[in-house]
Amino acid sequence: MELNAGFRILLYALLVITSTVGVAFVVFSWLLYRFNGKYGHLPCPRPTSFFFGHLSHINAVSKKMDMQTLTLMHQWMRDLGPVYCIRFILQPMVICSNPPTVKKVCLDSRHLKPRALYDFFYSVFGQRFLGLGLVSQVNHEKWHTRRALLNPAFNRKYLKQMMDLFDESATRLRDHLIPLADDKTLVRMLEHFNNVALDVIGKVGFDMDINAVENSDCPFPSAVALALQGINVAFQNPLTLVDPRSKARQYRRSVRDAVKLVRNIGQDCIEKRREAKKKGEELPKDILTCILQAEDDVGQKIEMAELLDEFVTFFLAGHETTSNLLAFTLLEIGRHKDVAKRLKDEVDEVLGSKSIIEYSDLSKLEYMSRVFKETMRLNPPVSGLSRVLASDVQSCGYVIPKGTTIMFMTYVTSRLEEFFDDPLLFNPDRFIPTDETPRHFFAYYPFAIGQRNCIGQQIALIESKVILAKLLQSFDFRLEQSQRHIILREVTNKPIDGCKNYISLRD
Ligand code: HEM
Repeated sequence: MELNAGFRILLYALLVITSTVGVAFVVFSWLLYRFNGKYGHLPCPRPTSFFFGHLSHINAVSKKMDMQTLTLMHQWMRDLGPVYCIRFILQPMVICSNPPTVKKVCLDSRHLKPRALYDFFYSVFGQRFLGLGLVSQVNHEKWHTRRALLNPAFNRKYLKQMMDLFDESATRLRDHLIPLADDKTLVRMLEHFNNVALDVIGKVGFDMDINAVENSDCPFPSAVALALQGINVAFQNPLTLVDPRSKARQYRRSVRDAVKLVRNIGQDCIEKRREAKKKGEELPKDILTCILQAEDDVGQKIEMAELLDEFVTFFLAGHETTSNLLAFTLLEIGRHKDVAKRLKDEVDEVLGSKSIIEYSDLSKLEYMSRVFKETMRLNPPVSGLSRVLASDVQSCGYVIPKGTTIMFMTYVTSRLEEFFDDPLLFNPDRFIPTDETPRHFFAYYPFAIGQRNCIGQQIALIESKVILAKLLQSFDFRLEQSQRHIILREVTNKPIDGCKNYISLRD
């Protein structure tokens, strides 16, 4: 009798589980059917997993270093054409490489940044991080008001007055590298570029002497590095957010502490400056002073929490992107001896042995400008842009439905023959200006496009020129043989292996 009762319970349990799974399967299949009805007209790459869509394939590929996600996107584009759709479980994403569509969508402020993606930056492991700073604010009106207030601090004319600060940081890096310039010591240049970029943002933005170049282990640079790593980890493996194991909990705590430290240092800096301003003291010429001045001009105070969001945003958006650009450039110079020679000749001609680089020197480094452009064409520090469509959009004969997340990838379009002759060839001279509108208009956008373009691009370009010119005045670089030319895709794109070089002093 008892056996029968137990057997019956087991049978019921089995029945409940089977029917739950069955119902879930039917619901999922129905949702997938609706999904296919909405997106079935768009080309879609194979293979897909019934449940995960393209997610499992992308994950598998991203683990293989010789076939990364970016390469896969490029290959799909070649196989399927300029518009195709991929699926993450039931979340569609349309990838588009059609310049008129890039123009139509990115210049229309109704199409917003996707909230789900930028929530990753709002906080990390529960600790407010970039918050509602310029990068992660998706509300257009709020973003627009803030951007208008911050724009003057990033314009070329204002930055021009800070040339000595850019030059000082570059000089410190050069001096720091001199003892390593024995042609034998292996130097991971990406680390040094990360440090100098942090110093530049600290100084130009907030009159802070971080001095990461000489002291990268001190609390602030270490905390920024850990916080960034935390975002990468959360982004690439969202399960870390809920992993109950003690090691994972400990890691999350250490990232939260790092973020708190960065924000506390920011708060201290901002409070001191507000106090100094109140007392009528002379203020340093930096971005923070310009922001506080703009607050007065428009009669609108930014809350401390939001000012801190901008503080963190500038450090995060501004330092890795620029250091990756410098590292990729050094990698390309190492692979192309003719480019290295022309660059050095230009630096010698424009600067000679001049010890301080002036603003007026920068526009004369024309070939260097083209080298940076070409480097970002093949190795963009940020792979692309995404928007959620506020209305149906026509592209290449397809209707992309309202509500779809669409992604435009400068990495992919910059490698297409339609826009660049012999696209895989590193040829800075393709950017020599001509009277004609370039074919690559709206196909090449390393600093984004439209209103939400990069506010810091002038800083990045001034900084990169000053640093590279200063280093080429003093050093020869030789790439270490095992250094691979592979892009590591994290929140930003960086050269894998850290751009390993041997350095020697120039004759
Ligand atoms: C080579 C260096 C850089 C590259 C390639 C780059 C690229 C980009 C790109 C592609 C975006 C759009 C991101 C998106 O759609 O979410 C962006 C936005 C932004 N960047 Fe940069 N960036 C660089 C340097 C900098 C620097 C030095 C700063 C600041 C100090 C900075 C601050 C920002 C900010 C605040 C935004 C958000 C702008 C807005 O939405 O109003 N970036 N950048």
